[in-house]
Amino acid sequence: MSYGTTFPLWRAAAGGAWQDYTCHAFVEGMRDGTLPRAAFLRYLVQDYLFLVHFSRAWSLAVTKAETLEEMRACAATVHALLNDEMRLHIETCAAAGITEAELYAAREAPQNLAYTRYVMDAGHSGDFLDLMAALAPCVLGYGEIGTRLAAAAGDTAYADWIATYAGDDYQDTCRAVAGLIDGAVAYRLGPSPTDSPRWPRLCARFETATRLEVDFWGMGLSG
Ligand SMILES: Cc1ncc(CO)c(N)n1
Repeated sequence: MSYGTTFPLWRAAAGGAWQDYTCHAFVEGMRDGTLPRAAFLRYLVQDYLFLVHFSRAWSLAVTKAETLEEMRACAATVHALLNDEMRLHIETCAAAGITEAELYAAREAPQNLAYTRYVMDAGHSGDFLDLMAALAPCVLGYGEIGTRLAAAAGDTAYADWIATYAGDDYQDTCRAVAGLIDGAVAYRLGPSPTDSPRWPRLCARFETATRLEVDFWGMGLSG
């Protein structure tokens, strides 16, 4: 799974943190079906709240964009998060007796607060690229995990989750976001972005967001 040209460079720069994120025990538990249901539901309730704030961060990207094409791509991502991806959370929780009002009113876990507000702050304190570097691990990491699990899943109760992230809608979003990031990098940093003085800081933002993803899975496992 490559998703453009910038993402593979950021992923490589994140080193072992990327593996810790995408092959986390929580992920492996969804793959082979051994993840306890209580851990999954705890994660899913928090992830609903995550998506609320993640949608706000992508909305901030609309305001930070510098071209109409960027605005359209970010607005489309907001739409996909609020109207496609969240359906998984609402329907799965409804089947477990948790209403959407209860989801919205749930208390945010510290790991959730840390991650979503870190991403928002990347956008508030930086420019469009700072925000993209903080958003990329979430979108593209789940794209990678979904694709791998769809090919390697055992007998698991988490097939709906896997199908959501391996499915065409989500994978289309991943490809669009990868293209958005590649275009944004070229537009702002020119033809050799890795030589830009900004490059190491963008890589660091990506790695920090990746580590916050690891903590998010950990929150699901241990409460
Ligand atoms: C924590 C987290 N990261 C990434 C995604 C993908 O959007 C998600 N739903 N939740």
